[in-house]
Amino acid sequence: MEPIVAIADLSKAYRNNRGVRNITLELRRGDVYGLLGPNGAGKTTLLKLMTGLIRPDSGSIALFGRSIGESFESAMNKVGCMIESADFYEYTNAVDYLKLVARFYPNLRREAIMQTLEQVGLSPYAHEKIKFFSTGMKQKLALAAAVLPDPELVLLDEPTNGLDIEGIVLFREMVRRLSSERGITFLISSHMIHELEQLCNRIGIVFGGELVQEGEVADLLRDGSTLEQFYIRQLARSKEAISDGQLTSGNPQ
Ligand SMILES: Nc1ncnc2c1ncn2[C@@H]1O[C@H](COP(=O)(O)OP(=O)(O)OP(=O)(O)O)[C@@H](O)[C@H]1O
Repeated sequence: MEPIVAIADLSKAYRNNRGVRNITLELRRGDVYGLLGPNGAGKTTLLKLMTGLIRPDSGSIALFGRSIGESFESAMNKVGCMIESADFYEYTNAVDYLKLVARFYPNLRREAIMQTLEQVGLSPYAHEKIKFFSTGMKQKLALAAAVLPDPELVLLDEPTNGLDIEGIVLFREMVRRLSSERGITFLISSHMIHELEQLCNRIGIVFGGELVQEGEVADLLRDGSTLEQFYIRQLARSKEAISDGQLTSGNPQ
């Protein structure tokens, strides 16, 4: 089966020489893939590259078999994303904001907006101006916008940042439901390691701009470690590899 995401040898260096290097990664349909890594490791950069927000120096990215360099629109057609904090038209309300998003998707069902607001726990505030939303409420709205168009692939950067406990539980339930009922593929970058352990079937660890470890969670944790223990061990190994000169960290960690 053709991978939903196929990234090959992807590199991007910012002017300060940080970024990502030689990333090769495939996601299969139905994967819930967790991207872990310390601050500044390169996770957001990878997601920005995948959505065409920045261009790679080298390497390739194909979504649904379409190169985002060559056929951007058809590659992005079935993708929902939430990358860094969303900018809203603060004077609109939540429903009107989602209506704006919906204009790009002519086939969207009319009920989808209220249903999605319900799913993220925002329906009581549907007609309230975004200007008066808290950080977590804005995060929920950004999440609603990402899943509204019924995408087949959803890319989420720190989706639970600023969410309250109920919001985190709703988020987890939403990902599980969309994944099991509709087979939606997720790539989720997060520092919430316990969340990722519960949600993901596969994880990748980015360190110093490189994907230093990745695989099925069940295989990686076969020795009974928690994902947190595994992650901390892997970071220590990567740091050692840098001091031994086996790994050259592009990004300071
Ligand atoms: N526009 C930019 N110009 C220069 N350097 C940048 C730029 N954006 C990111 N970087 C650098 O690239 C590296 C990777 O940043 P990135 O935002 O991808 O990390 P991250 O893994 O998402 O971090 P965090 O967990 O803190 O969100 C960092 O060292 C960062 O300082």
